[in-house]
Amino acid sequence: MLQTENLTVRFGGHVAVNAVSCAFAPGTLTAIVGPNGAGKTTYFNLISGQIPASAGRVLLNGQDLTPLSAPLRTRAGLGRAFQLTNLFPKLSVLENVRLAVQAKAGAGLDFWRIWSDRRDLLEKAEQVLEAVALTAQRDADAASLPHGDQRKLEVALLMALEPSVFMFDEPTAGMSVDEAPVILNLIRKLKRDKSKTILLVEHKMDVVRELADRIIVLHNGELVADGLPAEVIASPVVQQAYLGVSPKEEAV
Ligand SMILES: Nc1ncnc2c1ncn2[C@@H]1O[C@H](COP(=O)(O)OP(=O)(O)OP(=O)(O)O)[C@@H](O)[C@H]1O
Repeated sequence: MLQTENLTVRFGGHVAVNAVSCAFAPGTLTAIVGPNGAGKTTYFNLISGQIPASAGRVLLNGQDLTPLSAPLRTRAGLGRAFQLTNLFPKLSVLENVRLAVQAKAGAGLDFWRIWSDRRDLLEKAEQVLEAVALTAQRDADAASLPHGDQRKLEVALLMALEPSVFMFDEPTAGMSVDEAPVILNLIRKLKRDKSKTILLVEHKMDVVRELADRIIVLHNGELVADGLPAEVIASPVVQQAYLGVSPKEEAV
């Protein structure tokens, strides 16, 4: 169980996330929605440790992660897909995944020595590549991939780390209509694993409606709605004030 308790951050006089208390159970996918500037990404940054909280706590299975750095939170089981910042651009697609698999296996980053006698790690890396449909690109440099494939690789790195919590911030942003389904299928597959907790920041309401078990709405840094997707989406207040669409548009 992932929990935030009164999680708050202030930037100067601006409270970007304001006393957000919420619990996320394994086996559930929670979509976090709200208008631009509502605090969704900042909430993610506070959970994953990219920025320190001004107040409040982040707990994972009862362990207080608040004092921990982002890498230590990753080690504790919080996995976040970063928009391309985790890739090694000059290494091949396979090598990128190999390093993540190796890090997870506790084999460190001693690339050549460990790898040569760990067939199991190579097989794991190949499985992950297959899952994200990047097997054909395995020998290409990460930097040479089209944007959509780089985003898939980013998800592959996250999968290789086998976190208990998966955090996706607009995972299909910038992807073509052909590419987005691969990522959405992966998230669907992750959902079937009832031990995983999934958080998804997503603007596309069709994606949210299909994938989410629950929706929370942030507005001006505050948690203003929390419930089943049908309830939250149907709420006229949320539609008009927080999602910026009229009920009529949304019904199409
Ligand atoms: N490092 C920072 N310093 C100052 N203000 C910040 C910082 N990070 C975020 N903010 C402010 O906090 C508020 C919330 O931003 P955030 O990016 O979390 O919103 P969001 O809901 O993710 O928006 P979007 O949907 O546009 O990505 C915004 O007003 C933003 O300008």
